Amino acid sequence: MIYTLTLNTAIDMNIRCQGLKPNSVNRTLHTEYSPNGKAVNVSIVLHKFDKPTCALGFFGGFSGKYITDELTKMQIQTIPCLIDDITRINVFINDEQNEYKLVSKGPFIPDNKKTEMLTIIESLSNNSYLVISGSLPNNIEPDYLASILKICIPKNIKIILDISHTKLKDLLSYKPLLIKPNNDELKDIFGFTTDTTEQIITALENVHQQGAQNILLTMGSKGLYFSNGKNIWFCNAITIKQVSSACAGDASLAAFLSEWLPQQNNCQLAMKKASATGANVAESDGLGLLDKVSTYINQLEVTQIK
Ligand SMILES: O=P(O)(O)OC[C@H]1O[C@](O)(CO)[C@@H](O)[C@@H]1O
Repeated sequence: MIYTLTLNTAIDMNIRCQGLKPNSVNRTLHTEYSPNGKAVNVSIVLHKFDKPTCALGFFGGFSGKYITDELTKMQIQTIPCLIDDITRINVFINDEQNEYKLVSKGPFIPDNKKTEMLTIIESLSNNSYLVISGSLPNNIEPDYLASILKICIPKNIKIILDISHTKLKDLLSYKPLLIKPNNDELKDIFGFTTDTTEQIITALENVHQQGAQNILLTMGSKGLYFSNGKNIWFCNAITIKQVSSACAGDASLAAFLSEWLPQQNNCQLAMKKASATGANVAESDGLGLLDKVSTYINQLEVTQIK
């Protein structure tokens, strides 16, 4: 079972309009709502690829209910921790030239609910996987992530991390099975630039030394890298007309896990599926239909660079 944990769930509201002018009424062309939050997306995509998954998270108010209702409609198992404050709504505006991403801080999580979530994590099956993705909502301090990992280690729940908080660096001492930074996070959190292959190899080797067992480095239209601590592979990207980059990284991670787990082999197919899925998601609002993944997989190439 692959559990996913979204501490800061969200509804995504994707708006398309023709130009966005200040101080005037901008009539929109198209609006789409989707149940969201980074690890919620991972569960949705895992489910689309027929992998057993269960979504954990804090959910509150009408927006939290919308997300749990939508997950139930998709027949995705959820373990919600219900809060009083309202789950955030993030707004993504495409004005046909640029994409504007308005991402909110998130609701207040009271202390008793933080404890309730830790109890939920204690109840998860041993020898499973937990994907933790996304930002921290109001009143959740970065050390909370370490409390979660401390519960998982004795239960042999293997951890996959996709977080952009600088705390990621400290969490590497818990030896997560996989981390999925993008090139910006590699720079902001670890201080590495990724302009050349040599720089990328150096960065990945260093992050392994700090404790990450495996690294999936996503670089959007520049492709992605996977490193298992011994070898490094590169997979190119499909050229697409981008509508929204939101959710592409989450979907890539889920696609990768759907092939790579549980044996942790066949990383080349997993990388192609990750790259194909990310591209297909980026050419639609939200996650889209994922209907071009197989076609794209056949157009991609993986090369070993170390
Ligand atoms: O948890 P974060 O980092 O605030 O990001 C949340 C946002 O990330 C996305 O899942 C895209 O990865 C959005 O669709 C979502 O609203």
